[in-house]
Amino acid sequence: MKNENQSLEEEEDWGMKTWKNLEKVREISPLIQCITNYVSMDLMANTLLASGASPAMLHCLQEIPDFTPHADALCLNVGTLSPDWLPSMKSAAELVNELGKPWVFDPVAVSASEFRLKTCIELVGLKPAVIRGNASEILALANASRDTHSSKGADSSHGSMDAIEAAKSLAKASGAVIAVSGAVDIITDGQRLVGVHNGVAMMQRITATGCAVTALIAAFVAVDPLHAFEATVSALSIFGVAGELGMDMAKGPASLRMHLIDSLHGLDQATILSQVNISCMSRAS
Ligand SMILES: Nc1ncnc2c1ncn2[C@@H]1O[C@H](COP(=O)(O)OP(=O)(O)O)[C@@H](O)[C@H]1O
Ligand SMILES: Cc1ncsc1CCOP(=O)(O)O
Ligand SMILES: [Mg+2]
Repeated sequence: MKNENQSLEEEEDWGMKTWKNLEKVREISPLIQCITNYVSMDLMANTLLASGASPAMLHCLQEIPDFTPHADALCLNVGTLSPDWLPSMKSAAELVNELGKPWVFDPVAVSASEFRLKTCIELVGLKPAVIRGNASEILALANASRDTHSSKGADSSHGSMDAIEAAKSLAKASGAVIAVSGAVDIITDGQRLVGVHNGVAMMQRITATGCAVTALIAAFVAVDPLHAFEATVSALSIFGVAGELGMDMAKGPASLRMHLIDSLHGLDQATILSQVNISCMSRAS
């Protein structure tokens, strides 16, 4: 049982850890290869740039042997999946695995079809370092063939707290860090369980914010691949803080999108230390 001072210390640690991780992204500017859906390409690339990382939206199978070895991490996203892109996704994931670099997976709308579910299960088998989805996606992926009540679309019909047990079991089965986004983002490696309380509800009204934060996770994991759990927590918190700052200036989803990117670009240490809101949750076992 922790006393109040210990949990305060822990939260201060997360603030500093998050700032240091952002500084590292800005300093190293990791190259992130994204094989992602058409809807998300613009927001994802701009989110990476605003954080200090370098995006490359590159999905041609013939280019992977030349290009992928230069990437510091890979982000795979099945949002507008088609069979043509699948060999590129698999080949890039296999290559980064061989090279000992991390890759991050976003199982957008995993329950939309049998083909998508089968594809996502195959991609999870290629050992992503992190899987980030909303609660409905993580529940469906964890329950895979058992689940008959999954939502079909890209938006969640569950809260992130509903997916805690599913996230823990998926983390243990896959070996990946699992991040469930929502009002509270839940991050687990099967043992540790952390909640990120940053962000604003309006972020759900902008398409591809989930995709964008998955790519941001890839950038943070790229600069600290041995601490994928901490990197994932930091990226989600940073994106949430940018959303909170952006919301102070926004009139609705369209202007929030712009102000979120501006805020991400301008984040400084004092703001991060005062706004990062991360808690260790007691339910890990
Ligand atoms: N109710 C909420 N309150 C605060 N932040 C939220 C809320 N819902 C989602 N977010 C944030 O919006 C971003 C996208 O998450 P989400 O909407 O769950 O993903 P997806 O677009 O894949 O469904 C995340 O950074 C998440 O923390
Ligand atoms: C609407 C939509 N349709 C196919 S991909 C996509 C974007 C999904 O983005 P996110 O998962 O971040 O909401
Ligand atoms: Mg999504």
